[in-house]
Amino acid sequence: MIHARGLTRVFTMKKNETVEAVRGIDLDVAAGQLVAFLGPNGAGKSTTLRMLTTLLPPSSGTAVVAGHDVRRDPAKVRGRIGYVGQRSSAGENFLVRDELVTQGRCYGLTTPEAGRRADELLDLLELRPLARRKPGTLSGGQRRRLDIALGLVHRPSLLFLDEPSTGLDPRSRAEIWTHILRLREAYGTTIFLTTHYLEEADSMAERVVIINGGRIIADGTADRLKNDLAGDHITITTRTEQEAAACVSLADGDATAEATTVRVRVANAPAALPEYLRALEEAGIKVTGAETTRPTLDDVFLTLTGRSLTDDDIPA
Ligand SMILES: Nc1ncnc2c1ncn2[C@@H]1O[C@H](COP(=O)(O)OP(=O)(O)OP(=O)(O)O)[C@@H](O)[C@H]1O
Repeated sequence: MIHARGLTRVFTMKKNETVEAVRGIDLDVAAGQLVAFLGPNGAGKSTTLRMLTTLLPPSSGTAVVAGHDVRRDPAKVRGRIGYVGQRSSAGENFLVRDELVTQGRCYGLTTPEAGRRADELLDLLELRPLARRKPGTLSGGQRRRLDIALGLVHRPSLLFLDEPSTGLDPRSRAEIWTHILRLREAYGTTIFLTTHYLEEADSMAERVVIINGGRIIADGTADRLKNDLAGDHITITTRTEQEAAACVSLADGDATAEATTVRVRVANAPAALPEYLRALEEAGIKVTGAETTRPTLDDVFLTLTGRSLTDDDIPA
């Protein structure tokens, strides 16, 4: 569905200063996949999305999206994809249903066809009770559902969503995810979305692609990335810093101590903990606390870049 090779975008600013926003991305997304595209602010997510959706020409590289080349056949690409940007695309003058009908007419549907499609989408996105409201009167989550409906009018096989859940309250975020998952299940729609919410990407997406500084630095299932790149951790607390230092030397794995807290990276923490505790007891070390933790996607990012993805502010 998406085949990008060496996709690059350089912005030239005043005084010939350049910003290399995207630096040679290779990406293949198969039909039906749900991919979360993660990265800190300024990593190049939106620029990549804008190139893949033909809104921005690449400086170099190629991308075939939904069967067509983004440079040679942008109109054909646009006809087969849906794009829901960060800003709402709904106007303020029409009622919700009329917005959908108008969008359908823009895609060449007849008025009765556009009406039928609007009704299908009102049901799919559970917007039926809001059909006669103006978009400006909708809540954030309702409006986001309308945006998704607008992006689906022409039955795209591939849907791009830029930060679909950002700025919504937890309940509306969960609702948006329900709709995204339903869409995929019911129609096999390929979904490529950007998000700042690591837990959402972790639990919902079958594949996570992490971009940093314009380059893809990790790509795989959340579980595989966490196992391969971050690993489980055992955290031990001791009474003294000397004992913590001794814990580090007895650890079978990468270990660090901060004051009286010791963190050890292991492949399988629940299996490794009893043996480690036995070794500490034999060495006469009194352990005052012990726990195991599974890694998060943020741990993956930390391992890869030395910084936390959550250091960045989430845009409201
Ligand atoms: N039109 C532009 N002109 C100049 N620089 C730009 C332009 N658009 C983006 N950039 C720069 O390119 C880099 C990548 O920006 P991009 O918007 O793709 O990042 P992002 O990962 O989507 O960030 P965010 O999460 O904050 O939306 C940033 O350094 C940004 O300042």
